[in-house]
Parts: sequence; C-alpha cells; structure tokens
Amino acid sequence: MALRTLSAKNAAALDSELMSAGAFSIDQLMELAGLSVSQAVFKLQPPHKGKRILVACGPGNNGGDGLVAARHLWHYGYQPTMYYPKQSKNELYQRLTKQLKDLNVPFTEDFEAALKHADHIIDAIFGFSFSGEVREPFPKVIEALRGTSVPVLAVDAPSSWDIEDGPPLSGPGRGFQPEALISLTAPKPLVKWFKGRHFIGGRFLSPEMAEKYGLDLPSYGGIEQIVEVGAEGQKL
Ligand SMILES: NC(=O)C1=CN([C@@H]2O[C@H](COP(=O)(O)OP(=O)(O)OC[C@H]3O[C@@H](n4cnc5c(N)ncnc54)[C@H](O)[C@@H]3O)[C@@H](O)[C@H]2O)[C@H](O)CC1
Ligand SMILES: [K+]
Repeated sequence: MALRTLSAKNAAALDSELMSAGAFSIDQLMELAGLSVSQAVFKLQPPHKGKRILVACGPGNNGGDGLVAARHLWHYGYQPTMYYPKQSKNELYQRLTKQLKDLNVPFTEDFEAALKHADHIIDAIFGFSFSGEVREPFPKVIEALRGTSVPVLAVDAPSSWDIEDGPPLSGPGRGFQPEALISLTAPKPLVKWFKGRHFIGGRFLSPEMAEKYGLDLPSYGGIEQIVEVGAEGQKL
C-alpha cells in the first residue's frame, strides 16, 4: 500500500504549522531536511564510488536544503561544488553560504562545465512551491539534468515537475526522470509518476501532526534520518 501523500497546499500549511504551533525554527527544519539529503547521497553514492557532488540550488528553501546537505557531505569527506545562481539576501541563506565558503567549497556559475566533473548531482532547485513554466536561468539547467548520464538525486520533487500533476508535457523538464528522490516529511502526489529509488527524510514529524494531516509516520530505523520506500511510496 502506498504511503499517503501531501498536496503542495498542505505541505506549505504543515511547514508553517511546524514553525508556529510546533515551535520549530526554519533553521532546525532545514538542518534536518539537509541532513537527510546528505544521508541519501551516502546510501546512493558511497564515497568510494566517487566524491564529486554537484549541488544545484534554487532560490527558496529547497535550495537551502541543498546548502545544508553540501556542508554535511563535506564533513563526510565528499567534494561538493555548488551551483547557486539566484542567491537570496535572506540572512539564513547567507549564513549557510558563508559556512560553505569557510570550508573552501567552490561555487560555480557554469553548470554544464561543472557537470563534466561530477559523480553525482543533487537537484535542490525547486520543491513544493514550484509552479508554472521554468524561468531563467534554470531552463538550461533542467535540460542538462534531463540529458546527463550522471545520476541525479531530486530533493522533494524533480525540479520542473508539477507537485500534483507530475512530469511536464513540454518545456525543458519534458522526459526528466531522476534516478532517486528524497521526499521531505511525506511524498507529494507527483510520486505516482516517479520510477527511481525513493527515500523519505525530514525526521521531525510528531504523531499528532501526522494524524492531523493524514500522513503516515515513516518507520525510521535507529539513528537513520532516511527510510527507503518503493518508487511510489509503498513500504518496502
Ligand atoms: N516541512 C518540510 O518538509 C520542510 C521542507 N523544506 C524544503 O522547502 C521546500 C519548499 O520551499 P519554498 O521556499 O516554499 O519553495 P521552493 O524552494 O520550492 O521554491 C520557491 C522559489 O522558487 C521560485 N519559483 C517558483 N516557481 C518558479 C518557476 N516556475 N521558475 C523559476 N522560479 C520559480 C520562487 O520564486 C521561490 O523563489 C520543500 O520542498 C523542501 O525542500 C524546508 O527546508 C524545511 C521544512
Ligand atoms: K528539487
């Protein structure tokens, strides 16, 4: 049986409820989300299989998860490279960026060139607040993700996919099917069209909140921040 999914509208409502009634800060949620992304990379691409991780970050919190994941990956011994073309002036993102610069993690403006030297890619461009046509400068990046043979781990959603309706029928993301996906808190309806390896992460949901939003609490083992499920979210 598939895990229950969370619509884009409810994902945003749950996020804001976690930060009000739930008493979490955005920094905490993003740290746990990014930590789970880093653990999924470790599972998919253990360091002995190649350490060069290209992290594509978008302008919102999905991008923030990518910034946090990169820092954890550096500490695990990986060599992250950041592509972060629309850097927010928001203080949190500036701090996350500084933390990476202090570790001498490189930032590149040329995604296609960086792709030639990558062993794995994190797609942290858009998450549950994506809508409409992909705007500049991201169309060529999405096209490159679609065309590359380097494996891609998508954070929360394959970027350019509609959260409810899945893969786009036209535009740069047409035919984009990443190797892996990590859904944060709960899978979004788009998982119905996803065919790769699927993880759930973001281990911060209380049983009360799960019940209120009609979600399943993933059965995380021990100290794990991720749990692998079937492609469409069914328990393995
Ligand atoms: N509770 C959780 O599960 C948590 C999840 N986290 C992550 O946060 C994202 C959602 O973040 P949000 O800031 O709301 O939005 P996005 O990052 O998805 O994108 C917003 C960003 O993108 C721009 N944008 C939207 N559509 C387009 C477009 N068509 N073309 C270009 N740009 C577009 C928009 O203007 C914004 O700037 C969730 O998915 C998780 O990854 C939190 O980290 C922690 C809690
Ligand atoms: K994404």
